[in-house]
Amino acid sequence: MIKVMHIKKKFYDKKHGDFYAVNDANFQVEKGEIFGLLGPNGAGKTTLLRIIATIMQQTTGQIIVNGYDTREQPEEVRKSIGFLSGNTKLYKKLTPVETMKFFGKCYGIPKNIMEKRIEDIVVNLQMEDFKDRIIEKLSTGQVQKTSIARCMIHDPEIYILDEPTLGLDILTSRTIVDFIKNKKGEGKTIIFSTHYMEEADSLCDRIALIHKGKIIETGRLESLKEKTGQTNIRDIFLTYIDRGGRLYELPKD
Ligand SMILES: Nc1ncnc2c1ncn2[C@@H]1O[C@H](COP(=O)(O)OP(=O)(O)OP(=O)(O)O)[C@@H](O)[C@H]1O
Repeated sequence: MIKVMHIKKKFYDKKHGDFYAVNDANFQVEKGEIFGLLGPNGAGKTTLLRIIATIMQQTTGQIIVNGYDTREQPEEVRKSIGFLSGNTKLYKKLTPVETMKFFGKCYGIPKNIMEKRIEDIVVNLQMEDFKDRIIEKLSTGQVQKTSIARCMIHDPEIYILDEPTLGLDILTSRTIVDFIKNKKGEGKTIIFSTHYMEEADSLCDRIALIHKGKIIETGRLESLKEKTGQTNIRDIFLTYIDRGGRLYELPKD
């Protein structure tokens, strides 16, 4: 379970001065749930996911992941999560299998368990054709699958996936979408960000709409449809943004 409580993250840039990239985010993701964070470019999705994944610290507020406080017990949190970030760097001279072995060793996974796990991951993510090719020779989609494989190797309870299908073709996207569904089937918890509305529509149990750092609505898609009178997620989002233009101006402090 993930509990995000009143999270704010203040940044500074020359144009805007101090501003909140995340402004009082408040929500809970239940065990076994797929939770989508949906918003346009610059909404604050990556910042929020990085804070949940302990890569960055909040300015104020508290986050509990799998029972651990991200600020007080980051090591415990990291053991519980698999984090896929947009700028995950892999060692270019290693193959996908070597990459999994390397990270598996870092997590102290016994050899026999690791070998079986690697076999399963290769099948699940359809990596058979390129599993022994060095990463610098792989396509974007193959590298993305390797990044996902890397974050699965310790079989975490919780997956935090930042734009997992960004820039991928439909076949690779489908493999990744299927992977997310399978993980839910195993009782894992998934929070992911996307700006692909239709993807969120087909995958998520619940979504949070985020705009200018504010979570402007959280709920099941069905209830958001009822509230807005819209039938698809794109129109739901636009309805909230139109209202949000007036209601959710970004405070300076
Ligand atoms: N280290 C930083 N210093 C200053 N501003 C930052 C920093 N990191 C992000 N920002 C700004 O914070 C805001 C939120 O960025 P973030 O990357 O979280 O958005 P996003 O929703 O993930 O966008 P995208 O879909 O484009 O990846 C943006 O205005 C961004 O420019």
